[in-house]
Amino acid sequence: MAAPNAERFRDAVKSMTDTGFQKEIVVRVLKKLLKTYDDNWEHIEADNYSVLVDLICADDDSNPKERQKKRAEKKNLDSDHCNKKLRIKERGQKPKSSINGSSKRELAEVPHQQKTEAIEGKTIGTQLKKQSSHVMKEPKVERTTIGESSSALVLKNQDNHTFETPLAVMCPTVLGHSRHDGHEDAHLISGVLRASDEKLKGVLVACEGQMANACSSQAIVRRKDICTDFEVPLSSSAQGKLSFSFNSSLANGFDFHMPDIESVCKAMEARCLTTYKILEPNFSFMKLLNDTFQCILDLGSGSDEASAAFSGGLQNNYSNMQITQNQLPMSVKRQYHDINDITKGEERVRIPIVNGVEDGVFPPPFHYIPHNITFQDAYINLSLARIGDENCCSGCFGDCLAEPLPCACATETGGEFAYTRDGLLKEEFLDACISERREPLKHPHFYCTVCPIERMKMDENSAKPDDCKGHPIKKFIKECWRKCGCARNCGNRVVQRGITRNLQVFLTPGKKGWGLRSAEKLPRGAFICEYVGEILTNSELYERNNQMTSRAKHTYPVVLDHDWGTEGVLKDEEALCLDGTFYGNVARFINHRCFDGNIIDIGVEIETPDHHYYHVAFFTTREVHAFEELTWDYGIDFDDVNHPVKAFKCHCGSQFCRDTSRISRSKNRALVLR
Ligand SMILES: C[S@@+](CC[C@H](N)C(=O)[O-])C[C@H]1O[C@@H](n2cnc3c(N)ncnc32)[C@H](O)[C@@H]1O
Repeated sequence: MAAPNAERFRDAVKSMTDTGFQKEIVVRVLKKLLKTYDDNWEHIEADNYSVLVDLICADDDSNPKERQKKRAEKKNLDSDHCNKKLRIKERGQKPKSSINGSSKRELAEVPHQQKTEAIEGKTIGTQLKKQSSHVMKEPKVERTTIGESSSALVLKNQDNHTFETPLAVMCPTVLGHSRHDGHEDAHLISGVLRASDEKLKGVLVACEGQMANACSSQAIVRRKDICTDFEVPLSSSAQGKLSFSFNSSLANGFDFHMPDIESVCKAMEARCLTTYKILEPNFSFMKLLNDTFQCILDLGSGSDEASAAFSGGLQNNYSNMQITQNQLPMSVKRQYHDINDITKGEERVRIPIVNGVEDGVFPPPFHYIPHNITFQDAYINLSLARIGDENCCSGCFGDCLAEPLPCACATETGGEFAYTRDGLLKEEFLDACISERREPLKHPHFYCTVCPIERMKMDENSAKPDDCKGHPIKKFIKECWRKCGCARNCGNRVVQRGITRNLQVFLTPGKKGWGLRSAEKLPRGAFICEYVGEILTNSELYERNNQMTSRAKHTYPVVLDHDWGTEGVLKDEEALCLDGTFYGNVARFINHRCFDGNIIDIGVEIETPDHHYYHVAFFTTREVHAFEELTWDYGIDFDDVNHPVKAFKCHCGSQFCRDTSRISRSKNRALVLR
């Protein structure tokens, strides 16, 4: 039998006031509730008075505007009230009387957000009671100057008026030191956020650490009144820690206890899942902290890591290529990649990162993509209608290479397929391709009317671009594709099947940064991988290079120029290239070797019968030992003073190295080579 109403009223009020709610508010809200529910105590007592708690949380006299505002704030803030609600839930108080779950749900108008917070908050319970209000709004980052000439980042909340407590995110060694080391890039990262709770006046967040090769120095600011209560060691690779400090001098004697980090992580992961809808199954709050920390370091130090973290690339050789220079691989310390498989499952084989990672050194971050993807404006006509009978073998079946006579798909390669039945390039075909690269003068060239490469090299003082330097006419491989009748495993489909070799990304012992190698012995003519990246137009490439700061890396995308000779005057919006800087595959790790690299690039026609767009594939030029580095000739002319860009000091080690007398060049332009 249920208790009398007066007793139930007393119990409800006691329960709420025990939690910290003010008695008069509780009484007022409870009376309203009883009226609304027609004295139905079961609904009120259900779920530890959750309806009552919610209404108290939402209550702000009877001003609907104010209430609305408060509700909006609650979306972003854990208010003190709501934390009290958590405490009630955590105490596990049982309602005085049971109630049917469904009717309870129908009647209890608990705002969704509050329900969410209740669930998330369980782990934190009373410990986090007032502290969590700072983390909810996305801060706006602005540069400013704080104190002794420290360049600073200020994390500004867009809605400052809703907070009261100063929250400072500051660098390192900040605490307890009195000066910075005088470097201009010393940084203090400070933010002012305000908590909803009047009493809580001193939660500070500080981040501490350093990157091994980062050029940043660290801000050192005297904050005598801060005591560090709580440190979160970040991963060893980040070599840093976040310190959450409570400033007792500002806290008005309020009793604040730092929760343990596991609880915070669990609660934040739950919050990210429910509130922010971060659905990544392996989401880790600790990783988020690490990433945040890394960004702060990168941005705060003004180091190249931040601006060029998404840099990488190569250089081209002979005529049609260039690539992305990458000077930061050694210094990036954050673990962005899966060291067991840099492709993150995108390829048929796993490609591990070896050497270096054990010392906390990782390749620069980039998005791994197994196939080229258009950045924005590049137009590629992939229509089936364009593939005529002469460009496909619709009558074939099974393996075209097993047929007694070559089909239409062999026409491009002079009536002979480029591949052997073993999936290697035929000797004669490979020899001819190597000769095109190494002895270009022996081969015919075509000359653009107006060369997109020369246009790109123009500076503001040039009236018109230089004459085209000529593009050697190159052999193509043509593979069977969708309109062909053969099978997926047809021998004339090698590149499109993707990487099959046992490759590794490894830190080279010399000064070249990361490189690519094979963990197995490779025969001559073996397909290694495609050069995969974003498909850019010449205009986009130009734009991209201009946006790079002078300290950032240059990009050296592979120019798809094999067909420029047949296209009349090619506009910048039409000329295409591949850029693996931000989105790319393992080819972005292949280093340059003058002249005698053990792999070469060959254009491959797959989906498009014209050669305006095509694939760039790498094949071995000779037998390659297991664990020998894979290198190709980017085609850099290190002595060409007209090149607007200084490439890099070549450490290829080849006896044919062309980088013997270099002239310093330092303009921020794409290096386009032939
Ligand atoms: C496409 S990336 C190759 C991967 C790069 N090593 C990395 O760590 O990401 C091209 C950059 O590697 C470096 N590199 C490649 N070949 C080199 C060589 N022969 N000598 C010195 N540096 C080289 C240069 O910094 C160049 O800009």
